[in-house]
Amino acid sequence: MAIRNVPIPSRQLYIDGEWREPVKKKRIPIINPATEEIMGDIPAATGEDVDIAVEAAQRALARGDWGSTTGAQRAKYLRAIAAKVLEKKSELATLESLDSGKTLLESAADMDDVAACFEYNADLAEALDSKRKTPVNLHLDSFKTYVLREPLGVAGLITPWNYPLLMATWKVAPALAAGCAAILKPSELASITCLELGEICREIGLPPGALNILTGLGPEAGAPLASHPHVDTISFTGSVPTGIKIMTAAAQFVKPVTLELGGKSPIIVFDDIDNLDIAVEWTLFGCFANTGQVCSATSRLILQESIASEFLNRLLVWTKNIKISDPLEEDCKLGPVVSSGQYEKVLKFISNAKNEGATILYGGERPQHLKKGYYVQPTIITDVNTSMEIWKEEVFGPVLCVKTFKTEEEAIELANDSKYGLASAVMSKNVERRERFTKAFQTGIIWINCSQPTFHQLPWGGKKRSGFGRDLGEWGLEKYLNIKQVTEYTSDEPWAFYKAPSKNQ
Ligand SMILES: NC(=O)C1=CN([C@@H]2O[C@H](COP(=O)(O)OP(=O)(O)OC[C@H]3O[C@@H](n4cnc5c(N)ncnc54)[C@H](O)[C@@H]3O)[C@@H](O)[C@H]2O)C=CC1
Ligand code: BAL
Ligand code: NA
Repeated sequence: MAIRNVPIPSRQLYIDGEWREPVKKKRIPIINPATEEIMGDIPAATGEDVDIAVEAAQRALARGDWGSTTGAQRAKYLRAIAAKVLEKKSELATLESLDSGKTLLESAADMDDVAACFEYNADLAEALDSKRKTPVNLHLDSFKTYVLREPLGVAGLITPWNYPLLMATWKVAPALAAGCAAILKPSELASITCLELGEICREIGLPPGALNILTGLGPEAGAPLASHPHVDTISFTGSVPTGIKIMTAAAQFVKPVTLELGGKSPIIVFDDIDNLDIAVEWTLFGCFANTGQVCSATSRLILQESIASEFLNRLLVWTKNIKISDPLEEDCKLGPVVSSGQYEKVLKFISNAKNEGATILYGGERPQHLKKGYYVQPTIITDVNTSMEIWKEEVFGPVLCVKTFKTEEEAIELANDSKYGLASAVMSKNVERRERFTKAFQTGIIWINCSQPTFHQLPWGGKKRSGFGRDLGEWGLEKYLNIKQVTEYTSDEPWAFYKAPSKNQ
């Protein structure tokens, strides 16, 4: 059993390498979704604090101790952060679970991923040194050219609550590796571990202003960051409506944005699979891991008709076996959703599905044994048609909807029948068929014979309404770089485009 009484640290905003009270001195309560109790509070930044943080970031870029560092020097800071995260893993994982409702198992895995992602970006920072200046051979005698890769400037990073520290790391680590100065605005629903990242940066001696952490509400702290004239890029993960607001605000300054938004991803299961239980488990993991609060959750099961009844029977047996409990309990596999707002939203999706004529095959309610906390049973919905809300909209909760198909053509049409385009999964033994689906899926991520495994070496992001731009891999670093071409005229001869004036003119 985990230590429940890890004290909740009381923090201020992390600006310019130190803790600073927000200008307006406001705070937001921290709610534990498993108990509905207030556990503490976080500082609430406003536009005034954003201004102060942006100035601190600009100073860091102008100062030698951050602005003139090599990638190798920055890599040392990133590795030191990774080591501290591992040293504090158990405390950080417990805090993450208390704040967000994630199972302790998943929070602990997140902390390993956080450390590995900082390490991986340290490698990228080191590799950047040899790519900082790349000569380009034009095969011309009169010109010498090269390309510089430089930090883009001040990066605004706005992140969600479903993987609080991990989603922040997907942006913080490459921004720092690139040499940007960053301002992180985590979600007000789960900010504790992101503030602890501030404490880690203080402990390892990250130069002041290189990373600033402003907790607070979206409209009060996130919006002024997105619309700040001296924030040079915004990287955002969250909902489509907020993504649209951020893109609109950034457009006023022609500020580049990357948006990783929602999804309604499909998982197709063919009748040629060897082992039904393996496919069933991936289906469960694809939709119920992290209590379904995953942007890439494969929440539309598209099942070949010939195995539908047997598959659904096995799915029910496995689903009934999922342990739903306080996320700190051993073997808990499904915790509460993050907030009362999210709880109401998920239950409303289920009741709307019922009202539209779908069948709640399993779940759909609060588990009987849990009287408090924002718990929802893992839910399977059948008799779904493509005009229903449950087929079209992202639930962000443990809710799977099911449709069947007869032919490949039908399966791909159903899979791509979405305004979103983040991820797709296909389960089949047939290699040619898997290739056909890989090509046909209109998404940025394809899983074959699995769903959700995520590696920090690979690009992460979508198309259509799921956004654009990529986190992770070398692609996740590129967006924090300014690509500067340098063209030098090396000839002693005049350019001779204009007629030269005569000597006596
Ligand atoms: N794609 C994903 O990973 C996520 C999707 N969602 C979806 O969004 C729904 C709503 O959840 P929310 O927490 O409200 O998501 P959200 O998209 O509003 O929040 C994400 C981040 O944006 C910030 N934000 C909110 N309004 C802002 C604004 N006007 N300007 C700048 N930043 C702003 C928030 O404070 C938070 O840090 C969920 O039910 C879920 O469907 C939520 C979290 C993650
Ligand atoms: N696997 C985590 C990606 C996300 O939900 O944003
Ligand atoms: Na919370």
